[in-house]
Amino acid sequence: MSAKLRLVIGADDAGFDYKEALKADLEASDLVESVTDVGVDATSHTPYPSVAIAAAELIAAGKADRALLVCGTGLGVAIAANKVPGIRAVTAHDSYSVERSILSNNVQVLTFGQRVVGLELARRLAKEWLTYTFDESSASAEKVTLIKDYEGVTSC
Ligand SMILES: O=C(CO)[C@H](O)COP(=O)(O)O
Repeated sequence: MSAKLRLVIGADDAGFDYKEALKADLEASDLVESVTDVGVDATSHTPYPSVAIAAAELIAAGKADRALLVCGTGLGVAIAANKVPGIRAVTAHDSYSVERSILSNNVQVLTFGQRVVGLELARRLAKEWLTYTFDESSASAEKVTLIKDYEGVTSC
């Protein structure tokens, strides 16, 4: 079995409610070692790019394995996280895409849109996401390497 995951969770105001619900689920999972919350909290109003970049930087620094980020659509946090060198982030609201985001793309960051996907589906997708592990010997690995090579970052 793979090592337990060190997770980061974050959201802007528009994703706060889902973040809280997903955080509770993740903290209760046997597959999770830790969950670091980079905000927002109930009183802060940090814009989505700042939250996403803080989360992605923890992964790029090797302090966490994956992040789950929520904003209104999931799109802004994905765009911002992708600006951190070495980070691959996608928005996915269906089971197959969540699976392939790990098995094909080896993303470290999954994002949801609180205004787009129902809470129970988001909770189910997050639970499924934890179960997947990228296979470095798979045919997908050399494709991900092409992305890394273009970026010139090998550590993530
Ligand atoms: O969904 C968002 C960004 O993709 C964010 O929660 C809201 O952004 P806004 O429409 O610019 O307020």
